[in-house]
Amino acid sequence: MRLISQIILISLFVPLTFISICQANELAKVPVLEAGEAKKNNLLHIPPTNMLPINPELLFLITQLKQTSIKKKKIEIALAQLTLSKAPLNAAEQYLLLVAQALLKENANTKESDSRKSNNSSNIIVLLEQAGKLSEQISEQQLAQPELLQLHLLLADHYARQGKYNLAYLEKKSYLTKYNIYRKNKRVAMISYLEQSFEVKDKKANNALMESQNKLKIRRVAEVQDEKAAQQYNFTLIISTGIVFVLILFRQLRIRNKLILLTRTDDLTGLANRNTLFEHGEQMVTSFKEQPEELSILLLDLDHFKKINDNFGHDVGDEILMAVSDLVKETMRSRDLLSRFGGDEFVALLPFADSNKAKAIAMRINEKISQHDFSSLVLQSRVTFSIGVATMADNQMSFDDLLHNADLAMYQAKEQGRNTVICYQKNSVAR
Ligand SMILES: Nc1nc2c(ncn2[C@@H]2O[C@H](COP(=O)(O)OP(=O)(O)OP(=O)(O)O)[C@@H](O)[C@H]2O)c(=O)[nH]1
Repeated sequence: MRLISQIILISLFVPLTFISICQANELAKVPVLEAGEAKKNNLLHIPPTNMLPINPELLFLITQLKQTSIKKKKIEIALAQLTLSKAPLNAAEQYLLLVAQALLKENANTKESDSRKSNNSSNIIVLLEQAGKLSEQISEQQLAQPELLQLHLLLADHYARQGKYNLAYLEKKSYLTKYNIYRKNKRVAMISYLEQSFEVKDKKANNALMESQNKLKIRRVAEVQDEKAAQQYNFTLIISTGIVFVLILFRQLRIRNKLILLTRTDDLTGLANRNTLFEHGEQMVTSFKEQPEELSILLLDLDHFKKINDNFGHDVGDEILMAVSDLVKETMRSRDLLSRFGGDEFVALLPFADSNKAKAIAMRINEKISQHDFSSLVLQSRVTFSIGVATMADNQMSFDDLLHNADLAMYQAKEQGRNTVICYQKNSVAR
């Protein structure tokens, strides 16, 4: 019966051993993987809160013990130093220290004789069982770590060597259970790490995107501002060009109007000049021919003006010319046109005025001039006009004819002693 149960245990133990060898090989790779990962990102190495801290030197010794060629003496001294160190060791460290001592003995086992090997194996089991008792103080998660997990493999191996297959089976089983926990934890940690690294990458990509969008926005704002500034500059340029253009236009118009005025007026008196007189006179004569209305003209010539010039100077003569032109203009009606014909001669166009009306206007002019006090200019000297009046008689007359008639009448006024008004009449000139 006992033999059968032993066969069953062996048959269970062998596949378990195979599995655990495969997994042990995998576990051997784990620290390498972790170290590589750790360089990239320390996310996996953040110790969970339920894990006890382990002296790195102790961990280093454990890895050294796994290698085939070890410096046993050196490791023994290091382990003794750790045992005697002032800093109290926690349960996990004590656990690993016992495992390390067991591994040290295991390592020495290869060179020993069979009887000593058996004795050594018992010592290893004692050390490992002592370590196993500390398991209660260590979290399940930490116990599933490869460094601590190897206790079960080692123990199972030594139980098997001593023929304690049921115990070896149980150790292998608990190794597998914990190893699965370790794998599961590692998978979860890896998933979490991948998720976090993906999130970090995602966030970095988002940040880069936002940064480039911000840069783009800043560039666009700068472009819009530049555009606005350019628009304002163009607007100001257009406005100032417009203002300058309008000012130049106004200036040109003023110059043009002045030139027109100069060509149409007399410089000294500001009255219409000879050209304007002829222009208007011919127009009035044409209108008369189309629709006969009364039209008369006056030709006014200052009497003895040469004397005034000679006696008082040309400047005084000019003053007299300006004064008399103002006085005559005041006597004119709004529709009449007074012009300076030349020298001391003036011509007044009197539309809607027959010879009587024209004569009355001429008399009024003479009266006004004679009443005016020129003493401030020409001491006691009299200023008078000889005025010839001519009226449109028929459609055959031209403006020149009318002017000529007025001239004849004016000469007659001169002949009759000056300061008088003579109306032109065909064949004879009437006073
Ligand atoms: N001060 C001044 N004198 C002028 C101007 N134009 C012409 N005269 C002068 O006016 C005078 C005109 O003289 P006349 O009309 O020939 O003769 P008058 O002395 O007026 O004598 P009567 O016409 O015969 O009464 C001349 O001496 C001209 O030199 C002018 O613009 N200013």
